[in-house]
Amino acid sequence: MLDVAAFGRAHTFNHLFRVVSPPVSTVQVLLSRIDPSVPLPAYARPGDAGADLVTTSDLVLAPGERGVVGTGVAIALPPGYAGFVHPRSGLAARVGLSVVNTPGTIDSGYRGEIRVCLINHDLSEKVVLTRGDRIAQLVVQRVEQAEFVEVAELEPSERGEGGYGSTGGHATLGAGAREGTEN
Ligand SMILES: O=c1ccn([C@H]2C[C@H](O)[C@@H](COP(=O)(O)OP(=O)(O)OP(=O)(O)O)O2)c(=O)[nH]1
Repeated sequence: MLDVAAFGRAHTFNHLFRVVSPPVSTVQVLLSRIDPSVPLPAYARPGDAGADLVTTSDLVLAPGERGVVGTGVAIALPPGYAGFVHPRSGLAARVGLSVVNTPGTIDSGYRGEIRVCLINHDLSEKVVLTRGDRIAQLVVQRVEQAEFVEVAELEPSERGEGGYGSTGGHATLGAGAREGTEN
């Protein structure tokens, strides 16, 4: 028998889903394979924000060690876009692999090979990387260049100058952070 209430809920959900979901937008990014045998950066699942990048070299990172690897691809992002090289969460959680400068910034004018500065954050185990391993992900985003306009005073805001844990939420946030010294 038809569960009218459930049908209604599902229908409403589907209807809302269709109505509120904006169309998926894509941007064409020209790409050149520096290493012809690497796969194109690819999104593992529909809706993923990051396209996976592979390493073109084998690398063993001792605990705490970092190393730069090539990805075999160069891109030409349109003006107004940038690429951001992020770590992969699974590798971060399982073996401590991350990107030193996360996220690495790929400027729209950059035409060189995308390279990734990896780091092994694990305290005791090495990380073994093999050519072709998916080691990071590239997120392409629109960005603005700011026009910096100097003023004598900034308009007030609710946050004001409160930062660095000013909203609390953890016992240690009451203590002051270490700060650099001015000469
Ligand atoms: O993870 C990264 C980060 C950067 N780059 C490339 C693309 C980027 O456009 C260029 C410069 O990066 P960034 O501006 O972060 O480095 P910088 O040390 O400030 O160098 P530069 O003086 O060349 O701007 O290096 C990568 O291949 N991978």
